[in-house]
Amino acid sequence: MKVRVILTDLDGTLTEDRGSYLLNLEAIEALRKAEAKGIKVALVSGNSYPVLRGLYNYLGFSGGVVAENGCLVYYQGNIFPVCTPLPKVLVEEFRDKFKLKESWQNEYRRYDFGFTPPVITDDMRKWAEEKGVSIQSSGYALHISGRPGGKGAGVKKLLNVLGVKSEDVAAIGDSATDIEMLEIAGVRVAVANADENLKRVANFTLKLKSGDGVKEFIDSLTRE
Ligand SMILES: O=C(O)COP(=O)(O)O
Ligand SMILES: [Mg+2]
Repeated sequence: MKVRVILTDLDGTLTEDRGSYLLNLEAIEALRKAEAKGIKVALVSGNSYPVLRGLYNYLGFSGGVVAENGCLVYYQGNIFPVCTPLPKVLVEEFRDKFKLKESWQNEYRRYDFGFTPPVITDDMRKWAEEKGVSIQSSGYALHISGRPGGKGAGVKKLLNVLGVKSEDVAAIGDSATDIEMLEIAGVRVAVANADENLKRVANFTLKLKSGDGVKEFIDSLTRE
């Protein structure tokens, strides 16, 4: 099996540590090396499209972007919506009902919206069920979106657009919102400090945390 595409999460995976917003520059260097060897790198994250598209351009990756926690896919100039748009009134109702803080990125989103603190309560799940809304937490942020929601839906769309088989794809992440992405990929990688429930679906758990783990993985891949 030859890895042709690497799907990487951002927060907690390409950063110095979970909870950090500092990019691990050795991880970026390693991903650049993978791209130079013809392996396409895609960003798959709960962050908004403008944030991810900017990063994607400046990092020089070519595998595409899955933004808004799976609800928006970008590849070679084309944007593919994956989820039902959420009406602003519903976003505001959720925010006010559960007294949450909106992510600053919400004004740049259409399908999936971020809030803190990143804790899902039973009442929130009940509300989401009643409203037909998807709800997930990455540990960085709480996400509500139109259906289907989740990185799995976006990753399936991206792989279809790329025309690659899932067995030729590696996915690497740190949190529960990455489970769906790993379940699709042939090579399923968790960084050392990942959520336990992500490690359970991974077929490799790295020795090193977050971005250091990404470098460890890429080195193993490009050494072969
Ligand atoms: O936006 C978030 O919840 C965290 O983003 P991530 O998917 O890059 O970890
Ligand atoms: Mg993450």
